[in-house]
This record gives sequence, C-alpha cells and structure tokens, in this order.
Amino acid sequence: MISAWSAADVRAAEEPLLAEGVPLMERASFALATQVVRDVAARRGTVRGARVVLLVGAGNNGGDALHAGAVLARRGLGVTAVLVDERAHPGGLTALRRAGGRVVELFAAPGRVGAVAGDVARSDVVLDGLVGLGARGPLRGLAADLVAALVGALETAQAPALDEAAPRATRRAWVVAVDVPSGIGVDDGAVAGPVLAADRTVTFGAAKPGLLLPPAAGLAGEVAVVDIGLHLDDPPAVRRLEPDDVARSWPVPGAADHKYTRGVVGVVAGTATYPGAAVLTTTGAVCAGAGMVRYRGSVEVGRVVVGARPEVVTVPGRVQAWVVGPGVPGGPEAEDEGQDDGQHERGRAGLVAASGGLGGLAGGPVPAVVDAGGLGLLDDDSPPWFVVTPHAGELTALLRSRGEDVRRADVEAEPLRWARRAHDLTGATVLLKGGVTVVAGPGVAYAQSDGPGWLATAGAGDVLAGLLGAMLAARADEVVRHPERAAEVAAAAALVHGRAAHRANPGGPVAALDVAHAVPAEVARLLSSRRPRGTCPPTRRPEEPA
Ligand SMILES: NC(=O)C1=CN([C@@H]2O[C@H](COP(=O)(O)OP(=O)(O)OC[C@H]3O[C@@H](n4cnc5c(N)ncnc54)[C@H](O)[C@@H]3O)[C@@H](O)[C@H]2O)[C@@H](O)CC1
Ligand SMILES: [K+]
Repeated sequence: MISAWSAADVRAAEEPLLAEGVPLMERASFALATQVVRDVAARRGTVRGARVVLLVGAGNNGGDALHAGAVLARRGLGVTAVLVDERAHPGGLTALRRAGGRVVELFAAPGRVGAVAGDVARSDVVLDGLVGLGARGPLRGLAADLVAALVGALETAQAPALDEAAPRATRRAWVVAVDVPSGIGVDDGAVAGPVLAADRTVTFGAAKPGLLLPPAAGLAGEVAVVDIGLHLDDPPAVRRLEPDDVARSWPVPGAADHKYTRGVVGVVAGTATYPGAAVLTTTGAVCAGAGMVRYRGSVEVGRVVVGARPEVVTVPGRVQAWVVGPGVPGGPEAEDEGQDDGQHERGRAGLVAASGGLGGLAGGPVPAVVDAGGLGLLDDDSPPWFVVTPHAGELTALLRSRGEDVRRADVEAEPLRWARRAHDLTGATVLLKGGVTVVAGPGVAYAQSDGPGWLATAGAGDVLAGLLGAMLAARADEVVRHPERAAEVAAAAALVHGRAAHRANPGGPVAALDVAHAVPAEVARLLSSRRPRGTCPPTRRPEEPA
C-alpha cells in the first residue's frame, strides 16, 4: 500500500526531528542524488559528463536540489543551477559552488527565460526544485514563466530521454521532480497553472496526496518514496492499494465452503434495449468467483444472459450483494413509460433488502453496487456498504440533483473533493471511475491507477460493477460490520479490473468482455504471490541421546 499524508502532517512529523538536529535535508538530498545517478546510469551507461540542470526556487525544495547537485558534481556530472529567486538556499548554494557546480542567476536577467529554457531542455537531466510543500497556489512569477517555456521546449524534443542512440539535438531531458512536481496542489492534486511533467518524482518521508490524485498524479511519473525517518500516524489522507494488498485480503475458498459461503450476487441490469449490459455485469461477477449469480430482469433478457453464461440463475432467492443499474435507463420517465422493463422496481426492492429494510425476512443488510440507471434510486441516508460507481458525468448529475452547483469540469479538476461531497450527501461509498479511480468512504480515500487508457470503452463499467458485486458478496458480513471496508474492497476491484485489462491485451485495445474473461487468470496471478501464513515446519527427529 502507498499511503499519502498532507503537507501539514509531513511538516508536523519533521518538526521534532529538526528540533533534535536530525539532518533531514542531507538525507533527502543524498537519496535524491542517488536516484538520479541510478537513472542516468541505467539510461546512459555512464554518469560521467552527463549534464544536469537544477531549477531552484526560494525555499528548502530548492535547497534539496542544490545539495543533491553538489553530490552529483562530486560524482563527475556537469551541474548547473538556474535560480529564479535571489533567496536561494544559502547552504545549498555554497555546497554546490564548492563542488564545482555553475550558477545562473535567472532572477537578475528574466528576459533570458526563453533561451535558458531551450538550453535546459537539451540537458540530460532536469531536477525540478522550484517549490515543494511550501507552494501556495499555482506557480507564479519567474518560476511560472520558466516552466511554461520549458514545457514548450521539451515538447519539441521528441526522442526518449537519455537514449544514446538518438542524436543529441533531439534528445529530451529526463525530468526528476524534487518532492513533488512544482506547482501541483500538494494536498488535492489540482493543476491550476503550468507544471513540468516529471518522469520520476523523488518524494521525502511519505507520498503526498497530489502524487496519487488526478489530475496531478499524471504529471508525477514514477514515484519513489524516500524514508528520511519521519513517523506519521494513521490514517493517511489518501491510500493506493498495491497487488500484494489485494492478494492478502482475497478470500480463498476452503474445503468447507459452498456457494452460499462464497457469496451470491443479485444482478439487476440491462433491458431489452441494452441486453449486453446484463451479460457483461453477470460475466464480471461469474469471472470474479461469485458462489452464484442471480439475474433479475425480464424473461427475454434472462434468456440472453443464460445463453451467454449458463452458470447464472434467474429465479429469486438469497442474495449477499446486489448490483443495481448497469444498462438500465435512468430517470422516472423511463420507468413511467415502461422503457425500463420493470428494472427500477426490481432495483428498488434489491436496495431495500440490502439496507436491511426487510429485517429478518431478507437475512439482514448486505452490500450493494449502485451504477448508471440505479443512481436515481439512491436515498440520501444510504448506508456506507452501498457503493455507487458513477463516472464524472454521472457524479455531476448526482450532485446537481442534491443542489450542488457543479459542472463536469469541476469534478474532473477535483475528483476526490467531489467524490467526498457525494459520500457526505448520500452516505454511500463513492467509487468515481476515471483514468485514476477515486474512492471515498467514511474516513478513507483511495486513488487507484491500474488500468490502461484502452479501458475507457463501452461496457467496461458493467464488468467492474459485476466484479465488485462478487467481491462484496464474498465479504458481505465484514463490509456491513466495518463501514470503511467497502471503500477498500471497491479500490481492490478497481485494481483487479485495471490489471485484467492489461492482461487481456497487453499494450493494445481491449473489449469489455475480454476484461471480464481475463479476471480469473489475474486473480490467480495475484494469489500466486501470496506468502503462505503459519506454515508448519517439518518435524525434526529428536536428537539421539549421547
Ligand atoms: N523542513 C525540512 O527540513 C525538510 C524539507 N524538505 C524540503 O523542503 C520543502 C519545503 O520547503 P519550504 O517550506 O521552504 O517551501 P518550498 O521550498 O516548497 O517553497 C517555498 C518558497 O516558494 C515560494 N513560493 C510559494 N508558492 C509559490 C508559487 N505558487 N509560485 C512561486 N513561488 C512560490 C515562496 O516564496 C517560498 O519562498 C519540501 O518540499 C522538501 O523538498 C526536505 O529537505 C526534507 C526536510
Ligand atoms: K519540486
């Protein structure tokens, strides 16, 4: 798991160590220089003679860059610091000069921004140390001008970074962000001004939310978290599950399990107009290992579903997680005009049962996934074991229907803020689908970036809804008892879904059904990495008495 803490939490954790005189900046800058040496060596063969440019702002972020530059200069790299502010870190400047680094005082000649940016773009490595945790708002002044010019200059240099085979003039510099790409919203991932996209971010003490959250997450490149000895208390602001986390918590059936202990998924999806959604949702649930999938819909669509997946049953009965809404038209008109084939009514009944509304009759509350046309059925006091799975447009409509003055662009600019708002307004856990999928539940937030861009294809959301339904059904009691668990399961479903898409066709387009079909092998691969717990060591013979 990658855990990200806010700038304020990281600063609070630094304070006692700084008061004790712990050399945090030395630790941070040495680790930064070590990572740069590793990157340059891997890409260029040798570090000697490589040209490194440091972009240096007024604070300690620039100090990190300068101290790392001093280490690199001593290792034989050619280092130049470009200062955008006359207050650059004095200790760092002295160290760099002593190590033989050059300094360009751009603040004294701001008209040279364009020329300097052109030079910087042709270097081997750029360290972006303009601002870090101390950033207030988007980049401004000379820092903003330099980054804007550099973004343009780097775009015209097309060849991959540090590729010796490419002619030097067309090589693009490898960009390393110091702590965070300068100018991102450190706590919210906002990108409201120019930002230099990094190939790698070396971040200190812990990840920061902006490195995991869209849109800024897309500008951070590979994130390396450097341990500088900070002690940060749970809970973090944002988490990201990794494959091991999902493998560890995946319920593997034992000899005593049967289909009801494995979990029955009730699916209310699709209509005669959209029968494909019913097939995709039920297939997602079957392929994720549901004990049983119960399809609820018209006889006509039920036939299509059973024709595609003979494992699915269409009779009513016990259900341990409901999936309501994929491929069901939204809005009361669809119901009034009968275009919904009765799915609103079935969905409503499923959600009443899932919220525990039928008491002992239905066996108590169970989790539910509420998607697409089901979103209109959601009450404002829904339990957190309901997981809504909108995309940005659907979340906007859900928020607007509850009086929020918000547009889709606002949701895309601050997805976690609006997912949290929807959670606060409805009580349900919110999984907001996107290139980075964001999940907001009671006191927890996740940001998952597991799938390829190819996953943005019709029907992929239906598969995710079925997959998530099966995962919730297998953990139904636990999810209902521990409200924050639904968010973790939702994040895990996003991980499996994304990785299954990679597996379905590595590097190329995928069809939604192929993603579902890739889920069993992906789960098996995840589980194969699981270390057996509590294995019994072989019995040894007692020593023979002498
Ligand atoms: N406190 C410490 O000892 C440590 C700090 N570390 C580094 O220190 C950084 C934080 O340092 P600071 O608190 O000095 O702050 P920063 O270096 O992040 O930035 C503060 C400076 O940037 C300017 N600035 C702020 N917002 C700006 C904007 N939007 N556009 C242009 N300029 C802007 C301000 O004038 C201020 O002088 C961390 O990100 C990390 O890199 C690390 O060395 C680890 C240890
Ligand atoms: K930075």
